[in-house]
Amino acid sequence: MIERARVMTEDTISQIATPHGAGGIGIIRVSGEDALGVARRVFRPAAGGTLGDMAPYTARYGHIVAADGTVIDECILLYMRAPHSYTGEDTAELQCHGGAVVLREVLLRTWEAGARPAEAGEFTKRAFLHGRLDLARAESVMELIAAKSTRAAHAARERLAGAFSHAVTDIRTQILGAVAHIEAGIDFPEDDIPAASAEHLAAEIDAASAAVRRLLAGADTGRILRDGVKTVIVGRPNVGKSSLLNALLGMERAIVTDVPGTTRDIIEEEISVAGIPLRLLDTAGLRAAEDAVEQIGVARTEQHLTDAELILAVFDASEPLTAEDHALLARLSAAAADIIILCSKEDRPSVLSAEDFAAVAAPVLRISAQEGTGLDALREEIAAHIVQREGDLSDGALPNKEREIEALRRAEAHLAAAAETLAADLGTDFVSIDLRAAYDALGEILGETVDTDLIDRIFSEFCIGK
Ligand SMILES: Nc1nc2c(c(=O)[nH]1)N(C=O)[C@@H](CNc1ccc(C(=O)N[C@@H](CCC(=O)O)C(=O)O)cc1)CN2
Repeated sequence: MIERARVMTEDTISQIATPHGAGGIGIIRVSGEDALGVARRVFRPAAGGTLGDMAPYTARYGHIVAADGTVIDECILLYMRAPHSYTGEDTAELQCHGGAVVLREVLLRTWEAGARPAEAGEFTKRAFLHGRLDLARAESVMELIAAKSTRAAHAARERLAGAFSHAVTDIRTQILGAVAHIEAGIDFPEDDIPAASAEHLAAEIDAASAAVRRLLAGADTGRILRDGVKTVIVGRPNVGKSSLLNALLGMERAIVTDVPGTTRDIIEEEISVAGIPLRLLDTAGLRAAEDAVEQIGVARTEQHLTDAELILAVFDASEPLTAEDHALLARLSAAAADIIILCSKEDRPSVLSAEDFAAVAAPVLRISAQEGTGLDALREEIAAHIVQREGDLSDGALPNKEREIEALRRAEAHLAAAAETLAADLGTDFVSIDLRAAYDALGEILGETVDTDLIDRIFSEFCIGK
């Protein structure tokens, strides 16, 4: 177990904090007891003199100089004094020109001057260890950085501000109240609490339990905001699936990730529709495949259809439905996901109508990826489906990680056990044990009761310089 806020930071770390590549300005962050010392060694104020006892949250203009005194770059130095900084430690920021080579040179200079390279996530890890951020809030820093849509960013921002952590803390406080209630009653004869107190206690446990369940109910939404709605584009070959993907990407491209594979494999992209992140998968055409590679592609498509949250089924409106189209419609009528049927190639004379799709309960939209028609209506329809399924997606008080969901489930189980033990009159000591277990499970979410290895693992997934 770690003891937060009691961690001594004997070493001073530094790293480039801005994105790598060319930028207007690049920042090197130096954090730790000797941050100002490192700054003194590498930075020469233009106004002359020394940095002396630089006042916190002030800046100086000057130059980064090599050990032999030659100038490496022009720089603005910003100084923050512990505990009033992001990490909670003394911090010096060297704001230099944002070139990859320049920043590397300045970074090496800080290492030469006594700092050591910061590991991935180490600044935020220090913020956590100094008690400035709990674990859920610290993780939301990376979620904010990685957010691919406005709503995802909003949710991450709320988590960073503590919306989720406060909800968890409130439940812990409630549970602690119930424990205090029992412990006050422990002096009662025969370890028994009066009926009125037992009733009150049962109500407290119930309330905590209901609050945990409310958080769990938001897990799906939390995950969607983090990972995106899994949306699968299906249809037989050449109906315009890829054109649709490209048209949607062209309009609202966020971050593009091509999952490598054969041409018959699945292409995955991330887009934002009405601020909601979508994981969009363009699948191999569904048909009776002849060769082995294509069969694998079709099998994967089947798998993705099974766990899709939204299916965009594409049909070529310029041709009558084929046997493959009918097979797909039959498959869709059994799908659990929301479905939107798209009649593509609307720029050509259309031979399909809504009656052709009567077997599937889904809206039918007409689009032309070529001409860009119908795409706005499609985005509105997608947004409407998601809002209907998930409600308001802007709440940051949602669990969004397996680790959090699992801890909430355990807390719920311990609270249920506490309620049962109480109802069965098995002795208040046992109720108290269950309540403490629920309290600790919730504490794991905040990083209060987790081991060092887990903490290290979580922060090592952060980016360098964060
Ligand atoms: N230059 C710079 N910009 C940045 C960061 C940074 O580290 N450096 N941040 C890094 O992610 C974010 C801001 N996060 C921060 C959080 C707390 C403090 C801080 O010094 N807090 C003190 C002082 C508060 C005050 O003066 O009112 C405190 O809370 O005690 C600084 C940055 C975004 N912008």
